[in-house]
Amino acid sequence: MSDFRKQALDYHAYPTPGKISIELTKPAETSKDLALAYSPGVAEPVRAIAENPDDVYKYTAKGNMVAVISNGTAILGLGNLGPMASKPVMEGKALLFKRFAGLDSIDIEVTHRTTQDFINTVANIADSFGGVNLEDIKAPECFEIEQALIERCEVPIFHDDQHGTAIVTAAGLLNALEIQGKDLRKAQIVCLGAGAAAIACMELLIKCGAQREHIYMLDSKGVIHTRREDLNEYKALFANNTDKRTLEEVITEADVFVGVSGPNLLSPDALKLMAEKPIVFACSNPDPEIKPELALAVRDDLIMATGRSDYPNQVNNVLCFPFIFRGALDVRAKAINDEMKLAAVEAIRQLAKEPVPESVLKAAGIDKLEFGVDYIIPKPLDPRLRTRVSKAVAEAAVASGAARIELPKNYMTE
Ligand SMILES: NC(=O)C1=CN([C@@H]2O[C@H](COP(=O)(O)OP(=O)(O)OC[C@H]3O[C@@H](n4cnc5c(N)ncnc54)[C@H](OP(=O)(O)O)[C@@H]3O)[C@@H](O)[C@H]2O)C=CC1
Ligand SMILES: CC(=O)C(=O)O
Ligand SMILES: [Mg+2]
Repeated sequence: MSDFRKQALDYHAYPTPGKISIELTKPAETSKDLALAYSPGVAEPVRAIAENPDDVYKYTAKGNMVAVISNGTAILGLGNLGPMASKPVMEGKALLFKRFAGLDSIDIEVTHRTTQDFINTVANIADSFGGVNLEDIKAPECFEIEQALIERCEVPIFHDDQHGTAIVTAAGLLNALEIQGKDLRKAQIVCLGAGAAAIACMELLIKCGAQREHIYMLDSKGVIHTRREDLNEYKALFANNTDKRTLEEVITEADVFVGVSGPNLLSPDALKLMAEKPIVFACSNPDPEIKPELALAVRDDLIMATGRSDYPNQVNNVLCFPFIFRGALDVRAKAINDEMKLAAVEAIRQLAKEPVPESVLKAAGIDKLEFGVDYIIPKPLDPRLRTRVSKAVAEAAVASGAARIELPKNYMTE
């Protein structure tokens, strides 16, 4: 067993199995405490909530609690390994919610027969939480599931692999293009992968200014083009009228490569074909579409990002989901709309241009970080993400009418 594998397994196993637990927020030491916490005292908030449903936010943990829900059909880039195998990732998301945004969360892994079964299960429990973070659910089912839940639920529903990834990708890419002296409206973009992350990333890039006809998308069968008859409705929106059929053909002279597919699918020879000053986001986890050392060995004019913590430029949805939920829950948003997503893009993007605090350098084990090829996007451990991104999201929720309450006084002042 490799040293790293053993470390990772031991981390998860000891001293207590798993990564999360539940702690009490009220004393439960005396008979008086128990009389308040449980019978008879608990009857009072029950009566209050029955009379005024909004009191659930006053008397229970709902307003600070997110459900992380998966069926394990697209666990990272490891594939469909089932609900139980997804549990470490879902506990990991709960860990990140707590560590970065102070949000409590619980993982729920759903075993189901049909897509409708999954939708019914989540819809029936969603109200217990301030919001629902859907995770690692494969395409195309993820699109139908998210849409149906948005329509049925009163709390924000957010498929992280779609929108969290798209927000961080857009923020990083806008900065990378700026550094390379390129314009998103003119950029030729290749997207390897045509699933949850890919479709959402490209749709959000289009909202930010990319041209749909400048995007070539590929799935496991090759380039998505208008003569294919096996396309679902989501892929069909990206079908190009082209004779190009291979990655090598579409990547020639491309400015941007976004990989949200699987490990080692971009060869150094294909990378050599890109235009000058290319940008490669190899975001598959845990193993990227191309390893940075291989990519940088063939292109010294490259901006390179991966989804991992152990290379520069981590383009990973961890930069978004804790903070977008923090902002949404703090104003009791009904949904997470485009205005809130675009506010998050801008807040993440701008933070990378500011001087980096000493504490962040120390946590990253780096002496210096400056906006440039090796620093296009903030580090996940940057505490300013919480204040900046959550605030931008909460303000956008209020301005766009998604919020149910006003911004709290002095909200997120640093
Ligand atoms: N860095 C980050 O923050 C994030 C990274 N990701 C990564 O993105 C990847 C996809 O995740 P997600 O979208 O949720 O999963 P999905 O299952 O929804 O999509 C996977 C896509 O990858 C395509 N694919 C698989 N093999 C190949 C291949 N050989 N060539 C081209 N395309 C291929 C599939 O093609 P087909 O449609 O033909 O089956 C499918 O379109 C994972 O590796 C995941 O780790 C995801 C979310 C966040
Ligand atoms: C980061 C993440 O959510 C994924 O790779 O699926
Ligand atoms: Mg995921």
